[in-house]
Amino acid sequence: MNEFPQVLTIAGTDSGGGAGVMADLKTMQMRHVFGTAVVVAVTAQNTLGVQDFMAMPPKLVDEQCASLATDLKIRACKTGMLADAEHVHCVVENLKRYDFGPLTVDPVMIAKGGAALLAEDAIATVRDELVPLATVVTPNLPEAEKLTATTITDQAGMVRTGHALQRLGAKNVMIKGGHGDDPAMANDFVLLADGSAFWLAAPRTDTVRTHGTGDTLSACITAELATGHSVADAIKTAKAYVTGTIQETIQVGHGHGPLNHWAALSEAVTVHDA
Ligand SMILES: Nc1ncnc2c1ncn2[C@@H]1O[C@H](COP(=O)(O)OP(=O)(O)OP(=O)(O)O)[C@@H](O)[C@H]1O
Ligand SMILES: Cc1ncc(CO)c(N)n1
Repeated sequence: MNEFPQVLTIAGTDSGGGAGVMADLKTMQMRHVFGTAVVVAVTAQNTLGVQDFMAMPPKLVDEQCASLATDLKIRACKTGMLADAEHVHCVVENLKRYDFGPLTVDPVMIAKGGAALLAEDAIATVRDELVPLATVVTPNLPEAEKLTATTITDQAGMVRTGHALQRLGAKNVMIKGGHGDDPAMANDFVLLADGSAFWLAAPRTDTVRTHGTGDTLSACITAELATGHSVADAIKTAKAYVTGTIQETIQVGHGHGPLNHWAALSEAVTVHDA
């Protein structure tokens, strides 16, 4: 019998199928792991934006985690949209209660259209309670700035902020450069637990179809960690995966369209020493 590693996303749903739990499960399926989900919030969302959302009662988050812990063997886990401080704290308690394997924290704050997916006063809870549990933390540029109360204006700033995130307790850090101002390349900075660091660069695709890129990246890291890859290799594969899904566009919806999860791993990613 084939035993596929079981992995978990603790996040919000996207009715439009492009981001959140839906992006995570599609990524996990493509990376040959068995995806499971603890739903923290339900969003009414499409490619045009987030129309509404509601967080689950924390008790139901507890119960979903207990359901998994009493039956499945979760080998790696990620967090995404966590809504507010009460839910961040609830998820942290569950992560301490159960062994769900290496944890990738995607500190989701704002959706592409500008909707807040995390209450402003919950950022401190993410920083103080969740980030210290992270095997890998994967902020985009604005999220990295908020977590460290810094401003990033260049690559040196990304490096400094990476170290600041490690000082907050994350073992490994990937700062995503999707929101950066390099028109030609999407540059991400990676700082590993042993202090070594590298850049991942891919040609920037000129497209509005980038809904769910961060979720997809962190879900792929989670899948790769569950199949026994090193953190560095998991991150490199995730960059190749997400780059492929951006490059080979598909047409869905009228706004910030979703990614193409059927795309091949991109061969256009380059690794540079930091
Ligand atoms: N237009 C693009 N072309 C190529 N790569 C991109 C592009 N936009 C983002 N990326 C890459 O996608 C990954 C996700 O980065 P990004 O900074 O967009 O995350 P995010 O803001 O968390 O995404 P989202 O909020 O949509 O989930 C990174 O590896 C980034 O370099
Ligand atoms: C539910 C959800 N999680 C994360 C994001 C960020 O991509 C989103 N737009 N929606």
